[in-house]
Amino acid sequence: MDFDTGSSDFWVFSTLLPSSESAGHTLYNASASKHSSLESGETWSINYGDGSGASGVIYSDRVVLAGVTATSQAVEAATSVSSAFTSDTQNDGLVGLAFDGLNTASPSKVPTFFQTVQKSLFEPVFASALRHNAAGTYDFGWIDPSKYTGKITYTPVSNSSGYWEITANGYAVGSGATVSESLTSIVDTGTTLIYMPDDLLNAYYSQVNGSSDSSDAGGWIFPCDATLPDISFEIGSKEFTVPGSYINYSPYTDDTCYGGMQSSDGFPFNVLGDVFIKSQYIVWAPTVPQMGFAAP
Ligand SMILES: O=C(Cc1ccccc1)Nn1cnc2ccccc21
Repeated sequence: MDFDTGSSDFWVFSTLLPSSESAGHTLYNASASKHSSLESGETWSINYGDGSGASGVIYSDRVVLAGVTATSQAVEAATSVSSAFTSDTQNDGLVGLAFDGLNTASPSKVPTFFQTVQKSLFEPVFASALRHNAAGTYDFGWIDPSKYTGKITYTPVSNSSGYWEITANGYAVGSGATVSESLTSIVDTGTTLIYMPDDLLNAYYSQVNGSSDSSDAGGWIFPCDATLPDISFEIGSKEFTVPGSYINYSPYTDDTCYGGMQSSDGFPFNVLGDVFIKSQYIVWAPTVPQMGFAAP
């Protein structure tokens, strides 16, 4: 399952899909499930920022995730998924971890998995410890002191959009001075890269010899052996740093690589995606709402 702080639908690949869309996936079969019952009349349909999407019907069923049991969870069973999901055989569904506002169930919204289980947790929080080029973990209901160093810095969250939205006060490229700029950003595990305004990107990639904003590549590329500066974001009164190596996202041609930080131009907000999230231990506290950041 793809744990996704950028959406609020808990949905799964199901036996209701045509085999052309479900090939290679493990399927939820409600009719074979002991505790399932159809939520008659309820449907869902979601579109994500990259144009992918899915839709279907809704059952309630007993769900166990990470050892946490939801005795009656709204399970959104897909009857249709876009090709991006079909080809992503690493995932058989999404666990939406954002706020109510983004849930697409109709005519009545349904709770996310976390909303269903949060009252049963020791603390109403979850935490992400994702890692660069290594398996990561999520903690539900507690904060694991073995996963971070120093103090956790908390910052307020605006959840009116349904996203985990924070405002960074500025940024610094490498060891350079902090540039004050209000960066309204969603913190989104469902988005792979960091998306920031063009002025920040120009300040960053101007420090990378041979970099260019390529229309062919659809963004900033650079020689794969380039030295990439760190990028720090000022959240609250502290700097949170993404190591430069994380910005070397993927090969584009034999010797050029595609940047892990690209333009948010045209987006409704900036996005601190997985490239950022992997550099921190993050506590997600929806009842406040606030988020906490600490170095891993
Ligand atoms: O859709 C978004 C956020 C977004 C990014 C850019 C513009 C508007 C909105 N993230 N996301 C959350 N879950 C996802 C699943 C697939 C793709 C993107 C996903």
